[in-house]
Amino acid sequence: MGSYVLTILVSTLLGSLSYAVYLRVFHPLAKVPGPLLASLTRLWLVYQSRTLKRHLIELQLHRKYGRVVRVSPNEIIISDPEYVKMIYGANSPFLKARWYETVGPKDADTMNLLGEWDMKKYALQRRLVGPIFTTPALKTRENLLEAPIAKFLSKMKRTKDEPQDIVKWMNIVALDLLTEITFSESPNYIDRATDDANAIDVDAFWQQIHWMGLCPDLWVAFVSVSEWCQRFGLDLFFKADIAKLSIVQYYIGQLTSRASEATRAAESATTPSNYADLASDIARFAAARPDFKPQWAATITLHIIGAGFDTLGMTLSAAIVHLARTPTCQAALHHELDAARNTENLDAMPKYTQTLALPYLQASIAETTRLTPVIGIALPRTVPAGGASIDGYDVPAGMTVGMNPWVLHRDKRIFGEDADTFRPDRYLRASEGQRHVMEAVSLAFGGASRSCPGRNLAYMCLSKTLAAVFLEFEVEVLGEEEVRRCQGEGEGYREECFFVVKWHGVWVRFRERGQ
Ligand code: HEM
Repeated sequence: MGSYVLTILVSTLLGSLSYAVYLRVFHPLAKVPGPLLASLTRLWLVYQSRTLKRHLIELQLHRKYGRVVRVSPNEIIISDPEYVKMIYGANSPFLKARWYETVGPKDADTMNLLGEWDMKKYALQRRLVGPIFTTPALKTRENLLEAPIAKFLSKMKRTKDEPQDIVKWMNIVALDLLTEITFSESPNYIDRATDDANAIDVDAFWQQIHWMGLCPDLWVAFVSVSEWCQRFGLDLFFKADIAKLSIVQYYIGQLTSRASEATRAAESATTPSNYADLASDIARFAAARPDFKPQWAATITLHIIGAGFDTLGMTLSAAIVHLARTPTCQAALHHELDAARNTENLDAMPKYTQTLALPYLQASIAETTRLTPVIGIALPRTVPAGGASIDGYDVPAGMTVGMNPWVLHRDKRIFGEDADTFRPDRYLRASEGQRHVMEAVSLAFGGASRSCPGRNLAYMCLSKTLAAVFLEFEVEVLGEEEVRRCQGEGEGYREECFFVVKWHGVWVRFRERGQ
């Protein structure tokens, strides 16, 4: 018995040692530099992800090991901007890696743009939803964004210089903006000064899947076991579910009631209500195209909030905080807004077209998404058949490669020595050629092959809200001491990355400006 156990132990040890030697010496990525443990086990990357600091860790890894770093036995991250086009460019054969299985579609009839692998189906779905999200189409619904913005401004005026948790507020504003433009109404988060825990729930979702996506087989097993247990009423495992967000339930309620209203109207041959919002635009497009499956219309409506709310909330917060922390930048923006207002080129409630003619505002938005992009991990893609040559390494098909927006956007060769500083001027002073290079390496809204379909909508919300806020207010970011007083027992400032990068504990004061 004893020698039997010993044989197993020795064989296991020898097997593991041989595998380690293979990974370190003979594996196709063996020559790529990186931490020793990372080359031996994927658990190293899982552990780094669990620290919620991957955006900073990947920056440090590139500084230490160079342009290509092995972060897992079969995965490398790359910082050389030269490879952006190859990996993320339009029609790139580098498809999304298995990480996205955690948000992947369940069957052929679903729409899930973030996790779709079938590129034929994906291309069709993008073609179908494209016209809904063009700037001209969105401008026809722009008026719906104005009530929430006005409500937020008057709320801040009424609360007079009181400290405000900016991330909490911008999540609230994002929820109301996106929901109003979608359904012409919303649960009215701004008036109620609460987001009904939607931010906590969406964070729980990302916190679970951002590291589980690194172990897709474990994820598949986890989902099967938890679903099996639930069949017997056993809720043994916490499984974050974006469908449980109260705002998602609200969307489902709205879609259901519109569908029943349409059915009732058809049955009684009466005219249904004439909605004029994104949900009605989507329904109209779906009805006009036989290849637009009815369930896809519901899903793309849900994508607006599922993919849009915390990304928009975080970007709004970051823009306000960067501008407020850099007095010269806030002053330059105030100057631009006042000049436009004084020459009657800007309404008190700014029109999107007017904001597009404000170069400093637009540069501030671009600079925010450069310096603090919402995605903090290297966006993982699979090397296609035939492999790839990357920085002198032959990377075989099936390996995972990725580039981190936080790394690319701080490349000093492209953005200059002050790449770590918020300076919107860099866009205004750059030559056309330099601007083109800066834009070409931006992954702020994803790469060209899988770019964000909500970008125009996000830009409209960002431009109108920021112009309106800075027209009315001077914003001050509170120091640590005061934040501690506001938060009581709260944890203070935190920046966490779980796929998306989130801030907590940032407080500001909105002081009304005297014109
Ligand atoms: C400031 C706000 C936003 C930012 C910064 C942002 C950023 C991004 C980024 C970086 C990606 C690529 C993710 C990846 O490759 O894994 C993405 C994808 C996506 N975004 Fe946005 N987004 C924003 C708002 C929105 C809105 C309002 C919508 C609503 C339509 C939306 C819908 C999507 C969808 C469906 C995808 C998946 C696309 C694909 O994989 O092909 N986003 N977004």
